[in-house]
Amino acid sequence: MSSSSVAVVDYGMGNLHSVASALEKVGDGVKVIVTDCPETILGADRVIFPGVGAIRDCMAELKARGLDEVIQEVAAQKPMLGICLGMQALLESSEENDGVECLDILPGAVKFFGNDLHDSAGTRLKVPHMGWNNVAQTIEHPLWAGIANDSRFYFVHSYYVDAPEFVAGTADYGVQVHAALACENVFAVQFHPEKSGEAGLRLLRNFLNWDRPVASFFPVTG
Ligand SMILES: NC(=O)CC[C@H](N)C(=O)O
Repeated sequence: MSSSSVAVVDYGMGNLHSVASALEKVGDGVKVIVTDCPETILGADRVIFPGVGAIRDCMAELKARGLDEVIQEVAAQKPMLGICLGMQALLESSEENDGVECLDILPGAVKFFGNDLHDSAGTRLKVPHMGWNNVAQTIEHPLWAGIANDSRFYFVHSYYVDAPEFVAGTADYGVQVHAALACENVFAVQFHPEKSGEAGLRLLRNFLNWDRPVASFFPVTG
């Protein structure tokens, strides 16, 4: 692993420093490159697609840099981890900013929690969903290795992923949040592994150790 590289996609949408320093902490010699250069991203062994902010800005910044197509290519070629807004951008569309078309790499939509959210006991829940929440692992996956089921991860979001398939983890927050998705080379998480203590660092380490999966490892539906 020592000679491998990971590109952290820099498109002007935040939280790159904390992601990069967490990767350096667990990476054991992995070269961490924060970049917006398409050739560098396409040349890296694996790619992290992070993001904080609003989806309309996110899509505009990606397109302005030609990175929308780069992310599509990466998704087809090598291990990629989407984080928070980066995860949301992989879906078909988001309700944020009056509706935005996203990259359509994974099936599903990003929906608003709403202004009248309650847990099963009727207690009102604040939006954004901000803080620690348990994530139930719904499939076995190399990125969950060594992480106990129902471990807590740190979330900050007002919109949540609702996907028809490829769900790898769920969290409850008034609705069922699809907190992790997995499809072939792509793994995506709504929470912030770089802010989620040991479990989050373990997920990042697992990502850096994750070999390209064989195509048949996960079901691909047409
Ligand atoms: N923390 C964030 O950047 C949140 C991303 C997205 N705007 C949401 O609210 O779900």
